[in-house]
Amino acid sequence: MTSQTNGQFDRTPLIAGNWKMNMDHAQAITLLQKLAWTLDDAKHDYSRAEVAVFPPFTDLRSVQSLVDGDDLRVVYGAQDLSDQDSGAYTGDISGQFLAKLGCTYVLVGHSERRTVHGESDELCNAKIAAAHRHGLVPVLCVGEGLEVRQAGEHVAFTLEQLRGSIAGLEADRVAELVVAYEPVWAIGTGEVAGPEDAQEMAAAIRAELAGLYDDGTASKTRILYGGSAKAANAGSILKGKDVDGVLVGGASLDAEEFASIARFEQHLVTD
Ligand SMILES: O=C(CO)COP(=O)(O)O
Repeated sequence: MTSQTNGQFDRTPLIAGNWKMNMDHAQAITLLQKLAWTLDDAKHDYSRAEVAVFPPFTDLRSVQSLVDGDDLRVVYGAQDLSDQDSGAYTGDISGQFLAKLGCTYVLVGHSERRTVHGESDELCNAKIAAAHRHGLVPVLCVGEGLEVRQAGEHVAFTLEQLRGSIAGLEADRVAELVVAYEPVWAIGTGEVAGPEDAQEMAAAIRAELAGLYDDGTASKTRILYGGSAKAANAGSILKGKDVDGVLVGGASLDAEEFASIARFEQHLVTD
């Protein structure tokens, strides 16, 4: 993704919907059709905000057929991938299969993978490498739990996850990487980190990347916020100059609400 100037944005904003374990393949078609129609009706300019959905694995073939058949501009990705490419890994999904299904992106290290499935930074690092082997752009999720936040350790904790997950990555990979800051205490709880919290962490992530690489590389990486994002708060969240989009869970299951988030410029809060 090349960086471009979109009004106040230095990078093309990414509005991403993580459907989690919701929507079977038939429901996925209905939701995606409605999303595309709603965006079309609103004359959404995809060059001003890229729109991506992350359905369950079993929906991806149907999503691919719809996107290809109807020439949709919405892009899509998977919610996880294996760090291996093929072999005796029952239940796992290779990045190769995802690439063949037309995925652009893949989530890596979502907090539900880290907490429910015990995924480590080391494994995320290997999954990022696997994504790259198959031409997928990883969306690396990082973020702290409530206790860490209350102890005031959230920046240090999140940056450690970041460093561990991207260790050894080349600069051009970092430039195209998407990092999603998702404070665990704000996921699915209705608690939203304030716009200042989102900007604070996005700036810290960018500064960390600038230290590890250089400003030119760090200024290209897109950094998203996730955690109870919805149309009513997207405008203020996206006001942060280092915040380049949102990773939306629950609200992405409602086509009109998600389309409204994608059209966040209508709700941009200006001083
Ligand atoms: O985990 C999330 C997106 O990946 C956020 O989920 P909610 O928007 O439902 O809080």
